[in-house]
Amino acid sequence: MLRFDGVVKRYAQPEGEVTVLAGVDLAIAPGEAVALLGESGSGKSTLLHLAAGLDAPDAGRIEVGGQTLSMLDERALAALRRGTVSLVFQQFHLIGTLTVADNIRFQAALCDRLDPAFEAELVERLGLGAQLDKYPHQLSGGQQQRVAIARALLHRPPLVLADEPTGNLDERSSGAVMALFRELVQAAGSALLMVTHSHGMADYLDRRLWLHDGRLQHAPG
Ligand SMILES: Nc1ncnc2c1ncn2[C@@H]1O[C@H](COP(=O)(O)OP(=O)(O)OP(=O)(O)O)[C@@H](O)[C@H]1O
Repeated sequence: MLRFDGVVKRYAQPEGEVTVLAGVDLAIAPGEAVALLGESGSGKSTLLHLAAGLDAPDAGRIEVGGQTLSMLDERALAALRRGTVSLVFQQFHLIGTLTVADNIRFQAALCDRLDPAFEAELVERLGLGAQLDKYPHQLSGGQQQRVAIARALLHRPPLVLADEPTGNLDERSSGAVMALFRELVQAAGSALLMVTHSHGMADYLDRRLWLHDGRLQHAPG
């Protein structure tokens, strides 16, 4: 579902060019859930942005759902971001002028994959039934996060990329949300690559990778 072959990414910094990814190889199978760990500044967000096609590598090849990203034009990349890849960030990026119900349906509507039965399941499992007519600013942070999760999964994207999705929640709620997130990603049939600083959060996933010195290693359990 996601493949990196020898991916290199460099950035210009005041002290000169910095190689953040120095030949990253990665393969995530359909439906597999993988944690991406690494110290602050090791390049985890950079890797996620490249996987989402939001930025391009300086060398190497990235394949998402069998498509090589460098071969896609802007239109094809936009279609990939609408229907194939879903992003869940620490900042929820909900749309303030839309109700919770419309926020949940937003991405599925864009790619014409509304699914009332799965929507009802997501709303129920995420405990959002009483919030549907409200607007994001009327919700708690945890509730907003659950809306973002429902929106990211309703269209059953083949690949979900998540950056510390429970980073804004306290430890007890983040464990509960993480367990639920993992189950719902599975219900959607999606593969998951999730950046986290926490080995506890990584425990919910199938395996873990460690980004260090620009390369990926299998992290110790
Ligand atoms: N657009 C950019 N221009 C220049 N340097 C950048 C840019 N984006 C990231 N970097 C640098 O690349 C390195 C990796 O950043 P990145 O955000 O990917 O790390 P991270 O592992 O996600 O960190 P954290 O865990 O703190 O979020 C850092 O040294 C950062 O300063």
